[in-house]
Amino acid sequence: MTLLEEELILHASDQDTLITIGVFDGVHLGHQHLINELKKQAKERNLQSCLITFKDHPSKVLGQDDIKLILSLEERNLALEQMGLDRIIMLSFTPEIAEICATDFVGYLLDHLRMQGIVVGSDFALGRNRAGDATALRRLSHIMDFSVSVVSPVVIENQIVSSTAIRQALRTGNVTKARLMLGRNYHLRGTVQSGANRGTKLGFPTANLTLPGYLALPADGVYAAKAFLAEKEYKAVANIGSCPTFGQEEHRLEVHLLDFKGDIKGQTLKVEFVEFLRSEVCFANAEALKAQISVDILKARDILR
Ligand SMILES: Cc1cc2nc3c(=O)[nH]c(=O)nc-3n(C[C@H](O)[C@H](O)[C@H](O)COP(=O)(O)O)c2cc1C
Ligand SMILES: Nc1ncnc2c1ncn2[C@@H]1O[C@H](COP(=O)(O)OP(=O)(O)O)[C@@H](O)[C@H]1O
Repeated sequence: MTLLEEELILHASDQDTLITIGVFDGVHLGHQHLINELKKQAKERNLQSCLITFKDHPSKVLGQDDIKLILSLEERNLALEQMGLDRIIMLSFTPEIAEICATDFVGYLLDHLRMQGIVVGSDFALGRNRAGDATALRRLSHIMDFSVSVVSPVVIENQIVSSTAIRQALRTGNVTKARLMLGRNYHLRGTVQSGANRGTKLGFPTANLTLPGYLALPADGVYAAKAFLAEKEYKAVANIGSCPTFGQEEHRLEVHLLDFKGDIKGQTLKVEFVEFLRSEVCFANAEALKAQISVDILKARDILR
């Protein structure tokens, strides 16, 4: 028995299901549209809406691309859980799964998950060599008796919303475009760490977060941001970079919360990026940096009003 079958048996369904499959990195507006369509059709047909996703990115597992993720696995799960599906099934993606042909893959879904139909995006494909595209699935659906619904892509400013387009926008610091495609601000979450103890002396204490190398981060630079401590929201300025003014240090995220005082080391901080303000600069001295941060804060206050 294949690992895929073993995992599907663990998630075996006792109700008829309508299924969508994908990585859903970002859970962006295109994904949200597809999921809403799945939920709508499932309701109309009295089926369980069921989303199948993979723990690991197929491109990474297959060594095709050093792909950076928009959301960590935990954040993707959180975003998917908020979509109100009946079921979310998280599968392993292994080279072995990549070798299963589309017909067998569909067969397992019919047998173990009682799939009555599949809802996919127009560029979707499953099975070995991505042979199970929308056309192939339609052909199979007549033989194996399930429905296929192909949802058209969401287009924003003449561009199809996609994880690739969001990663590209983030690479250039365009968090505004990332927001348009995600339907929410791009964010990072982490535990506040100690830094070099300079911030307070500068007049701008910063909460430091380490940056996981596997994420599709916004370009280095300064951003108007919103910071969330527990559920409380603060206006903030954030710098992604390595503080060249003080010699190149570790690449990290530094956040100064406006109108806040307190020790937050060890606490979880969520940082939403609202607008790019400027690139990181190697200043001649700390005074020059301090003056610039004051200007950054004025601009951020204006943006975050
Ligand atoms: C809004 C903002 C903008 C910043 N811009 C720069 C910059 O352009 N160049 C730089 O070297 N460091 C920049 N920094 C980082 C500071 O150098 C850093 O916060 C300070 O040295 C405190 O470091 P510490 O938290 O390790 O004590 C910026 C920090 C903030 C909060
Ligand atoms: N407005 C604020 N924004 C961010 N951190 C703050 C703020 N006020 C106080 N802090 C605290 O100050 C700490 C940062 O102090 P700082 O002097 O920059 O040193 P370091 O970054 O080396 O720890 C943060 O971890 C947090 O506990």
